[in-house]
Amino acid sequence: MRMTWCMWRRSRTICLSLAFVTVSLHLLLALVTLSIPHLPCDAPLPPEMSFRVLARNASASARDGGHGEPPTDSIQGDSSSQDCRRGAKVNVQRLPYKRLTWKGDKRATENNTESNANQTERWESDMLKLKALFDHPLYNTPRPAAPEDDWLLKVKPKTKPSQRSSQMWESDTQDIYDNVQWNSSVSSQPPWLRFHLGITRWELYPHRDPNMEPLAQQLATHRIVSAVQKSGGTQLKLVMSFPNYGQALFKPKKQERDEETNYNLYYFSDFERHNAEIAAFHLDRILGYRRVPPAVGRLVDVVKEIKDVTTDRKLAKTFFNSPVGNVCFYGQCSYYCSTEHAVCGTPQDLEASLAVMLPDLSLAKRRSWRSPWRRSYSRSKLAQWETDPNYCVNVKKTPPYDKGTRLVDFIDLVVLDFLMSNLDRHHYETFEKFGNNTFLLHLDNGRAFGRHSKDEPSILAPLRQCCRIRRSTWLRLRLLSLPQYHISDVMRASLSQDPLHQVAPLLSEPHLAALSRRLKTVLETVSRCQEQHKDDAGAEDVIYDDLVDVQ
Ligand SMILES: Nc1ncnc2c1ncn2[C@@H]1O[C@H](COP(=O)(O)OP(=O)(O)OP(=O)(O)O)[C@@H](O)[C@H]1O
Ligand SMILES: [Mn+2]
Repeated sequence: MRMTWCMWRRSRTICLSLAFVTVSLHLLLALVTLSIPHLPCDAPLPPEMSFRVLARNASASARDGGHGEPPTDSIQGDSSSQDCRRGAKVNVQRLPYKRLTWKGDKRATENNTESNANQTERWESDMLKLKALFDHPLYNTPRPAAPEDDWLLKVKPKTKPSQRSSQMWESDTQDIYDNVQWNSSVSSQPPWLRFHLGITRWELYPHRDPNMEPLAQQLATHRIVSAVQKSGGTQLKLVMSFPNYGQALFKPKKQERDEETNYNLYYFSDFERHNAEIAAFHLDRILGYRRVPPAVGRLVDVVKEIKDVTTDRKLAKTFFNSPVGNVCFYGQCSYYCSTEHAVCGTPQDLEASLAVMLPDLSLAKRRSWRSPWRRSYSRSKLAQWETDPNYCVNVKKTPPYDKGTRLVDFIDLVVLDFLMSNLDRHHYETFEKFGNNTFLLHLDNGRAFGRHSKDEPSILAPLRQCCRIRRSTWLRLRLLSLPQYHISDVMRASLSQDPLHQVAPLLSEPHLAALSRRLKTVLETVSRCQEQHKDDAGAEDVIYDDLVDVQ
């Protein structure tokens, strides 16, 4: 009896121990399983860096508004860690955005109040610089009133009531669009129409255009009544429509602000960036060109403002919910339109750029020109301009570069591209109506601002090889290199006016710093050209004097 009792006690102890071991093993297994999804991405990064990436994303706006000193370190992880970060984006993006405060937050601690005060001071100083820049005579050179032929579009004279009925059309979707009553009086016209009617032979919009603010405001806030894919091009983009018949070209966020383009990618495999489209508009205006269609940032609701309103069945089919519950879509296009490259909201909010659409091609045809300095789109071949230092001699003799301002117009575009490191300028467009004597449209800047730690000297090849630049451009570049108009500061100020700045500064500090470094390179290139041509007949050719025309 005693023996049975002993055996029973011993086997109970064994059973209990076994049960304990089993439970422990299960717990251990559960812990390991839970942590597995984070391991592959975090592992290649040193612990300090992975934390920094997350911390930066989580508090990009809280950091210091992007207005402190440029960080001394820059993230240049290897390609595998970059790819991982891209994969981890969904998790990172789920972290709530913090509102950016310029003017001191009541809830802030004393330290924060002090840094907010510094930020406010910095912001005010930057804004004053921007104002001083735009007040400068170089931005206010008087132009003679444009003759009728220099306007892209004309308002038709009023039709007689008897003719009117046959010219009117009724929309079957009248309920989502406004009932419009436009006439030749400017006050009756919506901002997008005023923008179209303001395009001339020389620029897309005038300096100090009173229409800019209402136009930006509408792009950023107007109800989106339709969203369809824009055909053509290589990457996903949508055309959005507003109730007043205005339209905008939408490009979604695909990359974090401080993420650098993978160094092993060819430029033609790079993503487009929404913030690059916005920053290009600001930079182009700061350079005094006004050749980029106005673009603003907007937080778009992927469900309410795209999925629910689209009539594009192909697009509608590509929506799905990601494993963490974000709404994603990928559309149909020749590259990057697959589940692996989907764009996702957090859970529905998606950052995007909205650029005002140019007049429809049926109203204003455009001509596309192949860039003489187009890159070879092959991984092994070089283009002729890359090996022939005298390449420009022939270009200068070839129409349309042999006459008028086409060559210096092209150099203007090259300067913009070098400053923002855009390698993707294979073509440019002009309005057909104006023939060869017109400005170049600076469209499609989505691949700019991909790298801040490296400059791309090849973009500047046309300036180096042709040694020619407009005087007005050169003078404005010199102005922007002075501390009182410093290019990085005026860009920071200009970009702070965009609605998305509330989410996070549109260009990170290293990108802003790169602008002033690159500007120095442009000015040095011009000086070297002047030095090279000092003794020959082409000395005065380096600076093309466009200012004599307007005096
Ligand atoms: N604001 C605009 N209004 C009207 N059309 C535009 C506007 N911006 C760009 N486009 C047109 O849309 C076409 C495609 O745009 P974009 O070049 O940005 O796309 P993409 O996918 O980057 O093309 P690619 O891959 O060839 O560089 C351009 O060729 C241009 O003619
Ligand atoms: Mn492009």
